[in-house]
Amino acid sequence: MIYTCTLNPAIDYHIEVDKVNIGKLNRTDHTQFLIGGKGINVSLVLKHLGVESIPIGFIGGFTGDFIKKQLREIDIHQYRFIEINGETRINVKIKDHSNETELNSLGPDISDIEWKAFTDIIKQLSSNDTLICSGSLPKGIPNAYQEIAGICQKNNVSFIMDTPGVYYDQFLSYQPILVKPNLNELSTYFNTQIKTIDEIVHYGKELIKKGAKKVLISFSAEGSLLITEDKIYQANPIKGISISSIGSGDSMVAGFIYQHLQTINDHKAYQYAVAAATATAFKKGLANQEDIEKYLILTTIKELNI
Ligand SMILES: Nc1ncnc2c1ncn2[C@@H]1O[C@H](COP(=O)(O)OP(=O)(O)O)[C@@H](O)[C@H]1O
Ligand SMILES: O=P(O)(O)OC[C@H]1O[C@](O)(COP(=O)(O)O)[C@@H](O)[C@@H]1O
Repeated sequence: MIYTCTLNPAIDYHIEVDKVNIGKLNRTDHTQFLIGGKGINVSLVLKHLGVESIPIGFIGGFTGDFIKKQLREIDIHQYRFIEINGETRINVKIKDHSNETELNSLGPDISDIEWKAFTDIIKQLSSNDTLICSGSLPKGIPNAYQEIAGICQKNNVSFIMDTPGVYYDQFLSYQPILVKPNLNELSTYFNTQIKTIDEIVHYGKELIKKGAKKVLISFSAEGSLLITEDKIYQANPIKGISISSIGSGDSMVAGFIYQHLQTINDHKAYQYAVAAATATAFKKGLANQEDIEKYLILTTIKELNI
């Protein structure tokens, strides 16, 4: 079974406005509440692809109730969230004519008892399971990813990490099967401004040396690279008009794992990942199978010899 772990889920409050006037009254054109948090988005895209997964993590308050209700409405009933005292956060996503601005909240405080209840779920996973851990950590559990990675390694659970760069040292040595940084996350981790393809390859290989089995590095409209222990692949960036890139990275992870579990083929999995990411960027909401198949035809992958 695939488990998606979102320790810090969110409701994304999307606001569309022609132009944001900072320090002034702004009236919004379009608003929408969408459930989010990176692992939950992965589960949603997998669901669109007909694959069941179990979302796990922490949930609380009226915001948490909204997330559970929405999941049930799209026929995801198997979630196993630990109910917390605090409230699941609301993140604000503002799109105006030229920018996408994100305000992501810190999230609630997790108590020791709540954390223990969560790790009991992780301890039940076995070598037949795959765990996808995504996103930031809420307060109170600063070393959560280290503990999760340790349990996974001990129990032979394959795990994937898509987290902010500040957490990488917690899990790399436990050998995640895939790490998915965007350029910012990679730059944060190595504390340097990474720009060129040569630099991206260099630092991607460093993550492999530190323990990651594969590294999928995305750089928005400019594309992405997949680095494995012996190969480097680059996808052509697909040109188009981005409607909302929120969730593109999560769709990339979902697309990759969807295809990789079926074919165990890096090239095919990467191609599917790019098509899924593109499909999400070019529409409102998350990619569905039809969109992905459309962009799959346009996605070409080449091998680099650097
Ligand atoms: N404006 C865009 N145009 C085309 N593709 C995009 C655009 N934004 C995102 N994508 C696709 O989504 C992938 C992930 O986007 P990115 O913003 O790098 O990830 P994250 O959401 O993790 O920050 C990119 O590599 C690309 O394939
Ligand atoms: O946990 P973080 O790092 O604050 O990120 C949470 C945000 O990431 C998202 O999952 C979107 O992620 P991506 O755009 O990277 O795919 C939003 O739904 C959510 O608000």
